[in-house]
Amino acid sequence: MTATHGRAATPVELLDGHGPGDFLLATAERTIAAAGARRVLDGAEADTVAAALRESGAPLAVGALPFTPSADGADLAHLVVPESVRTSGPLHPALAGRERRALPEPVATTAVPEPERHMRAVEEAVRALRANRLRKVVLARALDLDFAETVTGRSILANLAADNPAGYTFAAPLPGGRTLVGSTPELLVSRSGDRIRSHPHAGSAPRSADPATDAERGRQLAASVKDQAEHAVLTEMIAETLRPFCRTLDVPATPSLEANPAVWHLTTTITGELADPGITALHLAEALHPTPAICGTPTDAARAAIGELEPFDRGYYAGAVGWVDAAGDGEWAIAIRCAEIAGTRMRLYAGGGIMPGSEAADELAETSAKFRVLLRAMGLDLGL
Ligand SMILES: C=C(O[C@@H]1C=C(C(=O)O)C=C[C@H]1O)C(=O)O
Repeated sequence: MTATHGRAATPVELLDGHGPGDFLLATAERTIAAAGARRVLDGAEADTVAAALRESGAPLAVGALPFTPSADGADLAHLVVPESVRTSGPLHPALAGRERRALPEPVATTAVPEPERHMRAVEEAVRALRANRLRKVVLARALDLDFAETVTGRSILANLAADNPAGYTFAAPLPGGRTLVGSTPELLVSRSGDRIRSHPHAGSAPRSADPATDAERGRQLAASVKDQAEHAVLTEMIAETLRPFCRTLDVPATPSLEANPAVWHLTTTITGELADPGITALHLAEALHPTPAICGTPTDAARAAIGELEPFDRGYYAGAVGWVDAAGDGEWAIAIRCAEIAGTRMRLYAGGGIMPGSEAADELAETSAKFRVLLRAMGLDLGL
């Protein structure tokens, strides 16, 4: 990042200063807090954002990209050149030893769709995959929590950052006064000078409180042919998309096993050297999104299947959250393990990649584990 405004602040001060409508991204490396809007660039693409930063002399733009820009214009790329930006060190270590924040209990909880119906959708997707209409599709479900009072992001952010040391913990304002809040392990892409990085995830298994069961699940995931194939679809697409932008690109041949607090994952770290300094982090994010991690392959067929099989619009879930600065550096994380807050309602989302060998009950359990990232931060154990 080229510049910051304002006096130095501690990460906890940035968190405590977070209010409705503000942006916050806390990573293992730094905390970025942005407030106000010098310019709102709704629907803008990377070129427009780069031009706006050049013209305004502002250090950076922040925001959220939707899963699919909606035809009615409600869910467009929501990018803002903020009035103030403050950065600090990582938030997670600064929260060590602090009490967890208390959150209100929901007055109602509704699964959208019912778990049974999600399993039927998985089975239908498996039939389409076996008929070779698709190679992979990611199906999600939602959980609506209704509260007696307005929900605010700050306490949820604090607990998410405390729970997920390696996560990208975020609150991103959305059009209409909504907020997307979550902690994702998945980096779509980052750029720092001519260095680029992507850290895709595909292939998951729920963690277990029992250490032996937990270790066994990790071992099984690492050895699973289905999950290796699911992961390969993803890394192939990312490598193919990034290669034309790069002088060099390093794609490890086999994925690594990553232990996140709620879920085991297969992950790969792809790194490269950018050939053209005019390509910003946001250009790269636009080129990559939507990856097979959250959509499927082929992209259009997977997107169409998602539209048919999921009974809700994803909005900004499975989109991306991040920043781009005037030099073109930035980082965009995939907006998963997240919830949209709108007044007294929170909608949590969780999805999983479906392959020809997928079992509906396992896929349901995987989404339940993914919901736990948010539920734990809310202090809720819904026995999912
Ligand atoms: C779609 C989600 O997660 C994605 C799907 C994964 C999988 O199917 O194994 C793994 C990580 C994410 O890329 C989600 O958490 O909602």
